[in-house]
Amino acid sequence: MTDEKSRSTGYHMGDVKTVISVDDVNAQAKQMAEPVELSKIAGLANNDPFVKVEDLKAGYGKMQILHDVNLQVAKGQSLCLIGPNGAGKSTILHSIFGFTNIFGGKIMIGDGPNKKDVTALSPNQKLKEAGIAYILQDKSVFPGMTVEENLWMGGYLMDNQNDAKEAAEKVFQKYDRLAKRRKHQAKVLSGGERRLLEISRALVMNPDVLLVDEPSIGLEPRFIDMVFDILDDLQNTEGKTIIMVEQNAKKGLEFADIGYVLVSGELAIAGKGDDLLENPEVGRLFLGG
Ligand SMILES: Nc1ncnc2c1ncn2[C@@H]1O[C@H](COP(=O)(O)OP(=O)(O)OP(=O)(O)O)[C@@H](O)[C@H]1O
Repeated sequence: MTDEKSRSTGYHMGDVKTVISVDDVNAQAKQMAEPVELSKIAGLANNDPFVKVEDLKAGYGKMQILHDVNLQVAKGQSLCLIGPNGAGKSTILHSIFGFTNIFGGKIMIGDGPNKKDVTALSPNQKLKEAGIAYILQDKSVFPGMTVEENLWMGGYLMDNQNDAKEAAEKVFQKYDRLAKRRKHQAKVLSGGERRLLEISRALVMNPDVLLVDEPSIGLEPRFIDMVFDILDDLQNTEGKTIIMVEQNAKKGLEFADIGYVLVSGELAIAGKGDDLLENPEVGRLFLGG
């Protein structure tokens, strides 16, 4: 068996690592391909896509990673992308935010018939004009700056920096835990507090859509639940729409209304998060069981 073929998918449930090969996952998940429109996912309360990605072809430089990706999520819903390492999950978030080269397809955002085509907007425009925020994987805080200064950075696109400070105060009012540490340098925060700061910084611009890349990565188990509780509150109390990539597939699918499985840059399976958790093939391939 070659090194490539013997690579595990990296998916885990607790401490149980899968030992299934990437090739096996790719071949089997592709056979399970299903339609991915929201209206075809039974049991969702809202079928009007607020974020709609149509036939997206995108990549880095000249290299195409995503092949005709379609995904949809309604306002106030959450969507979790799972799939093997290198499948292109983060590349979907990068593309929605404007970090990739788009070779074809469209990214639309908005309610009902008022959807706008935001495909060509820059990341700054995505944040300022389209209300989309990207929460980076681990280690994106500025360690030598205080918590407060980090939060103000979240409003760097605002025309008036006093507005950024005012918006940061609102975020402090929501997260007392962060407010208590506002004068501390970010480098002294715990892992969980740092993740809270990363999420909070994205909230300063009051976005409608949160793109969340690996919220549990690098966190001790006791902080993982805290971070998912924060995201749950943002979705269910504040109506944020969440599109997430999560390596811990079980946690991600338990959290999300909708789950998508991405394989080799193509969407292979879509369904309610709960249904994917119950799906024996998804369980075997991605949940270690
Ligand atoms: N900035 C970049 N420039 C060039 N290639 C990239 C870049 N980022 C990712 N890639 C490549 O794109 C492919 C998909 O990567 P991506 O990070 O989207 O996968 P993923 O499904 O999120 O994987 P993982 O679970 O390992 O994070 C990989 O082959 C990766 O090497």
